[in-house]
Amino acid sequence: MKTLLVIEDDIGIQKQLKWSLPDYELVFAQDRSSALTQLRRYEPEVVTLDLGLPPDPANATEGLACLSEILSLQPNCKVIVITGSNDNDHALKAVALGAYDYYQKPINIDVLNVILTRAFKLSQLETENQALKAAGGTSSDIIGNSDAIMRACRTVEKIAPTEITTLLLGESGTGKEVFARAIHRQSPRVNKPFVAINCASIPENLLESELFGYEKGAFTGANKTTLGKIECANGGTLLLDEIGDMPLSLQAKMLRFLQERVIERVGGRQEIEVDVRVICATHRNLAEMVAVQSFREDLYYRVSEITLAIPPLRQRGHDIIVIAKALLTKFNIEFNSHVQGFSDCAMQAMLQHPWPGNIRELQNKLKSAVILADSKLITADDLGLSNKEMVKTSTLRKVREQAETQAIRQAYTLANGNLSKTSDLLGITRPTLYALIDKYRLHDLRNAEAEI
Ligand SMILES: Nc1ncnc2c1ncn2[C@@H]1O[C@H](COP(=O)(O)OP(=O)(O)OP(=O)(O)O)[C@@H](O)[C@H]1O
Repeated sequence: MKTLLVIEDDIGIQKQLKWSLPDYELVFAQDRSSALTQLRRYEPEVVTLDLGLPPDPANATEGLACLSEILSLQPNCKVIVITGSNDNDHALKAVALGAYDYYQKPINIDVLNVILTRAFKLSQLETENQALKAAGGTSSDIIGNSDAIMRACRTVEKIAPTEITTLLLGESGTGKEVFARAIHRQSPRVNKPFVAINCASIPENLLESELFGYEKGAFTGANKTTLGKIECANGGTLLLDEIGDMPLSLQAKMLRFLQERVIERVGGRQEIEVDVRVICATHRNLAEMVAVQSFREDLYYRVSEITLAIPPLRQRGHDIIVIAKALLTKFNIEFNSHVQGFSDCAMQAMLQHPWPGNIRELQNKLKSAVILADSKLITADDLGLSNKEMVKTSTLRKVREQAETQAIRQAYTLANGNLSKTSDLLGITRPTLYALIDKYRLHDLRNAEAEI
């Protein structure tokens, strides 16, 4: 349900609005300071503001000051000012200051409803437009406009023109390859090849020849000289995906290539110069691997000249919805379906789900939902995110744990990763929130805050 902030000191009008606008979640404020508190707390897209606020309700000064502060805190907020019956001057002044629209008392609910619907619609369009622009600002494949993803995109813009070896860290399915391609696309090497190799998916004995190539006769079956991925990427960019899975035996050869930019094919004696920009990616903790000597320290420092952490989907707030909508459009075209959107429950379920498989998991769930959906809107059931099944088989303790975990994650998302706001939203103190985070092992929430 959409939140509407009503700034109004007349309790009678507050009540009237409460009963006559059942489609919105109404939150109230009666003066400038409580209005700003509510604004920070709920971040409403639309606000109605009575210009005659205390301490000077007969005058519009306080209301206009409140309007300016709202817009400086939340410039995209749609503020509908409400004035006395003949107060055109102040209404126009408010619009000049940035109010979205004005409305003169007495209140006619039908008219107000039309204004509100248009304001929410415009706000939604602006948000979607912003998301598209954000995606287009770097690479059309990186969808999302959360702070975390915008920071990562800015880093991509800075490192793309350089030759620095970048290490992309992130859980499986977070988009490491998408980011690697974005770096390549924004680099001077854009018109040369982008070659990716997944070190985890190729058997150890084949990985060397896949990477470095081989000479004819190097081993049984080597009927002709074959270029490896490194040579194929000459002039362009090579992504070494899952570098943490590269066998120790190959790491020394890789280090030499990275330091000297020369390779020798398997079975060859000739040194071949290559001009390749290298990007590495892994979901593993390479520093820990170095500590237990399963990854060479010198190679670690070589590949991590700069490190870019791609946040997991659960830490990307409303990006979940933005990405889901973009994927829905894509799958509608692919499967010639006409699903229009998501039910409220489906949106809640998506915001609450921890997405261990990240965007790949979201893609899979959406693909089957688009195929399975019986109605115009995708439901939580279509996404396989309904918890009915769990309730049937769970103990009460488990259900409570599940509900508390979901509520914490949801509030955390709504609070954009701010733990103070999260505890406010949940109506608990910050120490209680910390205790629950520890109890349910939601450590990513605390780690994320530490990074902010
Ligand atoms: N921001 C994004 N918006 C939309 N789709 C995305 C985004 N990031 C990634 N994807 C899609 O999610 C899927 C997984 O992305 P990708 O393969 O880059 O992840 P990864 O981190 O490299 O995963 P793995 O470690 O398992 O190889 C891909 O299909 C990709 O197109």
